[in-house]
Amino acid sequence: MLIIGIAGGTGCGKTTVVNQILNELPEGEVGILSQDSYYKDTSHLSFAERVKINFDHPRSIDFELLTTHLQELKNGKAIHQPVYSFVKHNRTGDTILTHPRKVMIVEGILVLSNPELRDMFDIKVFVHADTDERLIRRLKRDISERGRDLEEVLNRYQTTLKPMHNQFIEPMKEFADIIIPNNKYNTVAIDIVRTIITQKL
Ligand SMILES: Nc1ncnc2c1ncn2[C@@H]1O[C@H](COP(=O)(O)OP(=O)(O)O)[C@@H](O)[C@H]1O
Ligand SMILES: Nc1ccn([C@@H]2O[C@H](COP(=O)(O)O)[C@@H](O)[C@H]2O)c(=O)n1
Repeated sequence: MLIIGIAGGTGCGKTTVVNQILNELPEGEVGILSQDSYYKDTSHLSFAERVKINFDHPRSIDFELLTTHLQELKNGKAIHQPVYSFVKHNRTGDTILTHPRKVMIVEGILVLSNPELRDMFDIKVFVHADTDERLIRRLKRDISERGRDLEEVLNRYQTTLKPMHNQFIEPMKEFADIIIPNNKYNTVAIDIVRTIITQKL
């Protein structure tokens, strides 16, 4: 199994890059684990308490479950990937049955920040987009898709997202094998990653 880790700040385009990589590849050959699925279960908290969580700090992620799941996939076993709701700030209780594939992609803002997880990656990718570009994308996406308003996004950006990005995400570029510049759609970089994957299939 070839395991590719794809990191980068919120709004840099990780999900978009993954979807572009998957386009034109045979269906069912590449599996995805999303770090967002592994936000810790917060069922014991009220909604008002959940809103206050720092979702950009590594402690908000259940890395133990994520690495266990990746190891199980490596061992040829299927796993039940949790489904996360950005509207409820919690897992939904549903899971997606995820089968082991020849190539597994693990994507998320902090996937290069956890040493155990990082060591499992054969190829480490960092997607870069400028800070202002990411904030604009995040604003548009969170308002249209994640049930947020301008005030919520900007407040979270100033209080937690920006400092956590500088502390835990940006320095992870150091570990990357490939850095994809993604201020604009980057078809050349996507083709390169797709070629690496195709060689493995
Ligand atoms: N290269 C790009 N140029 C313009 N918009 C982009 C680009 N890549 C992604 N987007 C848009 O930015 C938003 C955030 O992208 P997404 O892939 O969800 O980022 P991430 O998964 O890194 O948070 C989405 O609305 C997406 O359509
Ligand atoms: N309940 C939550 C959980 C996470 N976030 C934000 O999501 C960002 C990571 O997801 P991307 O798809 O943008 O990579 C992260 O910056 C968290 O702030 C949230 O807003 N609410």
